[in-house]
Amino acid sequence: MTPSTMAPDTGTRKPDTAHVRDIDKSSVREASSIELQGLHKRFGKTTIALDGVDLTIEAGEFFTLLGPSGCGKTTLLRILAGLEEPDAGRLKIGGRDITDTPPHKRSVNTVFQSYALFPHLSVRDNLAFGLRMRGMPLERRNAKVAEIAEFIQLGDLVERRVDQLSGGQRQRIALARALVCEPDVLLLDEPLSALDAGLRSQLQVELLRVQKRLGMTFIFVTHDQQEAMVMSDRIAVLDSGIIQQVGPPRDVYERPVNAFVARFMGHDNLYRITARGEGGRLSTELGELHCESPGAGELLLVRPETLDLLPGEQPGKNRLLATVGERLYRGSHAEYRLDIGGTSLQATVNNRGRHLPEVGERVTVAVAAEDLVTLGQ
Ligand SMILES: Nc1ncnc2c1ncn2[C@@H]1O[C@H](COP(=O)(O)OP(=O)(O)OP(=O)(O)O)[C@@H](O)[C@H]1O
Repeated sequence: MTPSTMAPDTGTRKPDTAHVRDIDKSSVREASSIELQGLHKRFGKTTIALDGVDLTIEAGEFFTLLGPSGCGKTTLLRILAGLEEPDAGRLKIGGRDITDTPPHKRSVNTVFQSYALFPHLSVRDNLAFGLRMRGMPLERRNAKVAEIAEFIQLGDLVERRVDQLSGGQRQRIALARALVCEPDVLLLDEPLSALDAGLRSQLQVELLRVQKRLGMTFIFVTHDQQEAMVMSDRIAVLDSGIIQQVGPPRDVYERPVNAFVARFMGHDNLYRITARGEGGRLSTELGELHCESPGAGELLLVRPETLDLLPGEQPGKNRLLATVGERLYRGSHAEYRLDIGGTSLQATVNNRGRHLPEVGERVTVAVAAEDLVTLGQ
């Protein structure tokens, strides 16, 4: 990161979502790709934290490791940082094998959920700490600190002690402290999970802005699928130390490869396929439906937002007769639980000011063949 890459933002203090994805080409640095090959890690005799992870992360990507508690996300980050040794496998950053490189010689820095700042020191001293350890002269150190504090929009707080800052401000300082040493790769371990919802979404936007400006490779860990979808260029979904799926957010959400990924992305409308016929005809627990491109999987995913609810009984192809069991009115949309011959189906209907069916009402559910997805167990 050269000084010009950290030019202060001249915009408003509040992050502007419209510009998040804009990359100022002049500020993009030479980013580093990451290659993980056959990573295994076991703790004790029985706990398998990583079970053969192969992954390539492109230079300059915002890449997210997503999965439930205990699936191996932090272990993977710690191996990248050099804080944990893999039992088997290799890792490369920028094409260079760093499997045996000690942590302090890796161009990698980490931002933790817990901030890991010195509470009794000023923001300036916290930001300067890493630079001082590297023997950077005072004058250069001060210039760099001023520059990064400005970049992260906390220039007016440099003299404050960290214990006099809010949670959001502390997390921004933690991010600035990780960036000031100009790592090739930044690892972020649930950095926003201690913040309240409003601050969290503000910092999500801010983090993205910083990452796109610097063009740095970010590896972000979260168990929150909404956060992963907002932030990431690509997501890897992990379960029990195994990568289940890697892809852009839309692929992972709209085309999950198996029931684990589907459920983790928030899908409950999964139905067993009991028989298959010509032209994508599927017999399912819900009834007979046609799928445009049915794969070999045993389950059918019906996304709630792809469903239309028509009044009364209007039978036809890819239509199911249902009774409204529950309705949750959420202003912009309503969430429905429908009953189809004893099987439950969830539907989300945008509120366009039209009639929203009531509990007990008979409706027809219509779904397009191209919106239906088959997947494995
Ligand atoms: N130092 C350790 N000693 C023993 N077991 C460990 C150690 N570190 C992690 N584990 C175990 O390895 C598995 C993976 O843990 P890891 O912390 O990587 O998961 P995670 O996905 O980051 O979870 P969380 O979201 O809860 O932080 C878990 O079963 C955990 O208990």
